[in-house]
Parts: sequence; C-alpha cells; structure tokens
Amino acid sequence: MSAPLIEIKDLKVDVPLKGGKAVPILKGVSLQIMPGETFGLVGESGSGKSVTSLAIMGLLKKPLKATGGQILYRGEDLLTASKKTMRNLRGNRIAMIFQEPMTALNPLQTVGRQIAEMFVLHQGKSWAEGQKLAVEALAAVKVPSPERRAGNYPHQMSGGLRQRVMIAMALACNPDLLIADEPTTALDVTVQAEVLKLIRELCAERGTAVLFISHDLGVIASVCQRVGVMYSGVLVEENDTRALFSNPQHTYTKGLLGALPRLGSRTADSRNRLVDIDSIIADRSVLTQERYIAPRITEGGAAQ
Ligand SMILES: Nc1ncnc2c1ncn2[C@@H]1O[C@H](COP(=O)(O)OP(=O)(O)OP(=O)(O)O)[C@@H](O)[C@H]1O
Repeated sequence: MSAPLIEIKDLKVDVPLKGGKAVPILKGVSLQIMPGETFGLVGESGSGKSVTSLAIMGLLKKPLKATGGQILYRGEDLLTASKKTMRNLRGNRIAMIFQEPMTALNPLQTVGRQIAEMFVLHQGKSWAEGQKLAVEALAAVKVPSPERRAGNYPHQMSGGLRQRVMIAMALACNPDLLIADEPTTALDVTVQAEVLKLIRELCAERGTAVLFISHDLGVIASVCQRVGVMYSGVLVEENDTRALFSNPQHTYTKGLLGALPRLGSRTADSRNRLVDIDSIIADRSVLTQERYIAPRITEGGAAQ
C-alpha cells in the first residue's frame, strides 16, 4: 500500500480564552488520505469539518489556534511549515473550492484572467500562454463557448457556471489534493448532480485526491470512497463508504442514517417514523467517547 498523501495525527485546535482556559474545537482528529482517494467528511453544523480543512490549508485565523498534533503532507508537517512553503503549496499542490464561488472570485476581473493568473503565478507562464490555457481549462470543465465565456465577469454567469470556473481554477495546476467544502450546497439539484459528476470524473482522470466536506450523506455516498463522521470536534467513525452505509457502528452515525428519508422504503424505524437523533441518546456528550475506525482493506484483502 502506498504512503498517505495527507496524514493528520491527533490534531487539536482550540479557541484560547482569558485566564489560560480554552474552548476545544478539534479534540485530537486523526485521518489519512491516500493519493487519488476521495475522502468524505460528514457531520452536523459546527462539528469541525471546515476547521479541519482550513488547518490543512494553513488558513486557521485567530482566535483559532492549532495546539497539538501534526498534518503531514508527503512527510512534511504543515503546522510548522514556513509561510513561503504554505504559499507555494496552496493553489498549486493543495487547492480548495467553497460553497459560494462569489466569495473567492474577484468581481472586477474576467474569469479568463483569474484562471490565467494561476498559470502565471504557479507555473511561470506568460499572460498570453495563461489566457490560452484558461480557455482550455474552461473547456475541460465543460463550460460551453469557453473562448467567449473567458471574457465574462463572475456576475455574468449562473451559480453552476461559476462553480465550474472555481473547479477550473482549483485544478489548473493539477494539485495532489482538492478540498471541496460543501461545493454544491448552494446549487439546485440538477446542477448539483452535474457538478458532482464533473468533480468525480476530472479528479479520477487526473489522479487528484479529494477531501469532500458535506453535511449531506447522499452527496458523500455518490462521490467518496471512504468517509469520516465528525461529531463535536471528534472523528467518531471512519470506514469505506459502502461499509459505513450498510453497517454503521457508531451511535451517532446510526442516528444520521436513520434520519435519512429513503425512496422505496417508508420506514426508518419500525413505526414508520424518521429517527430523531436527540431521541437516541439523552446525553450527547457520551457520543464523543465512542469511536470506530475501520482498518483500510488493501487490494490483496489485508487490513492495514
Ligand atoms: N473564527 C472562529 N472563532 C471561534 N469559533 C470558531 C471560529 N470558526 C469556527 N469556530 C467554531 O468551531 C466549531 C467548528 O466549526 P466548523 O466551521 O469547522 O464546523 P463545520 O462542521 O464545518 O460546520 P458547517 O457545516 O456549519 O460549516 C464551531 O463550534 C464554530 O463555532
């Protein structure tokens, strides 16, 4: 089995308070993402999914503070890497797309120029070459009439097209890892399905690993090979997607799956009702004390 691309070991992130106390945000998260693997992080709002991804990108801002653990990328600890190293990695080797492309795109520049800039800054191309590559990148994400569209400003595009532009920018330098934080949450269902298909296909073609963050189990199931379930700053369960969906081990995961309405099956519990997670367990703090991390199964069938 090859070495992990990203290995997070016992990552702790706090918000320090006056008087030396701190609010724990991540309480010792450990996970591995293999080269080319699509890893999903699922969990309710506030469970720590975005903070985990910001830590990988080196973008934790005050008051958030990494207070322990390691984030190894090809063996180098990103928590102690220099600002210069992180600048070189971001956008180039590790790229990110967000829920709302308008917050990441510059409203005053054409999308063609913004994509071209990736090639100029990270690959030393000339602007003329960058513009040509930008049109090719738009074509690769299936934007119709890419040459004409390269001259559009972000506000002249639909939400779905803007997300395609973000994907084109993120994949411009063929990163090793794409972090996708709720990339389709703001899109309507048909556009969402197209964008998910695009991410899946492009990353598989290029061998790009994906850390896919979502609160939507259906989306995770359609994209990811392996899934981690976060609850209150703890990775409470991790398994291959199929195994996790067919045989959830952790009480919270069972609750999440029980709360999903399913076509073709009227019952989520024996009384035809969807499960309310709060009704499963009265004291939610108990949930973080339980963990189930399934070993990875290698191609030969051996557990690691
Ligand atoms: N800048 C900040 N200052 C203080 N607390 C923060 C900050 N950013 C995040 N938090 C806290 O950290 C916890 C985890 O937040 P995070 O954004 O990672 O959750 P999430 O699982 O991504 O949720 P969502 O799906 O809503 O984005 C939350 O309790 C949140 O309030």
